Amino acid sequence: MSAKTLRIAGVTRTFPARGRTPPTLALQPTDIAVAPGEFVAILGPSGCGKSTLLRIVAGLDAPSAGSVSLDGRPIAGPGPDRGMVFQSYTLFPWLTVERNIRYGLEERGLPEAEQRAIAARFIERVGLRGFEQHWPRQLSGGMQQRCALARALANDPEILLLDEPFGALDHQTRELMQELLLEIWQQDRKTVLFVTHDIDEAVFLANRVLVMSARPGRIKAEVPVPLPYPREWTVKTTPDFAALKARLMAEIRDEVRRAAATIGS
Ligand SMILES: Nc1ncnc2c1ncn2[C@@H]1O[C@H](COP(=O)(O)OP(=O)(O)OP(=O)(O)O)[C@@H](O)[C@H]1O
Repeated sequence: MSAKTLRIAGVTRTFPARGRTPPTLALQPTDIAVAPGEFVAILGPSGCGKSTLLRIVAGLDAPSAGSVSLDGRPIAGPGPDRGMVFQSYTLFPWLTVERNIRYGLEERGLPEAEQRAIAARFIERVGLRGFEQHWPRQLSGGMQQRCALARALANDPEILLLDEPFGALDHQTRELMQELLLEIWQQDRKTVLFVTHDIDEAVFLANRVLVMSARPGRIKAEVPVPLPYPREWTVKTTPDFAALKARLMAEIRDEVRRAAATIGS
């Protein structure tokens, strides 16, 4: 069997009771293996445990049971081998675009000239040339996420962990950002784990979509996306795209209803 980059084995997460709040079982035993260079999307209704799972892989949270390993090494905390982009804007407000992108490189003690060269390359790739010395507050939401993506990529991580990175953007900006990410992935073929609740986004980007059940989450279906790369936005108008979308909609409809019923009860 080929080497797997990421292995999630029997991972569960229960958040303990707090005061009058009972314990929350967020994740049922979950097994996922992601091969090097794969782009895997995790699709699920609100509250099903998608972010919890990604935070565990990022090392920002620990599983209640089970294990996660990257290239055979157990994950025990955050590390530069994982690049993360969140939905909320997480740039350091006291650093310029260029310094935000250099942040991880500086932490690792790279010579300044090398830091600058790497930052310049990623600024160019995400289309932020001319904004190097801007502060995050001077950027639109889309530009902030371009910068966050460049910051994650600049560290040359083994895997990119993306938690609804375009979820706060307007529809047009979101589509542009999907195309930018796809273009970068098609060139670099980095391993990606991408959390979303947007079916179009999952089908457009991923090799494989894992559908999660309503809370407590588990992987209820795995849908390969055999649309050839390089993909252009026009693929969204094809019958194959529509068929995959219909299949995923059928998978997720019941879960969204169940999630809504749980919240309402
Ligand atoms: N720190 C925490 N303490 C207690 N419960 C938590 C904590 N974090 C998450 N939960 C609960 O775990 C469940 C899963 O949450 P999670 O944020 O992983 O869902 P999600 O699928 O990412 O949702 P969304 O799509 O709305 O962001 C929810 O019921 C949530 O209330």
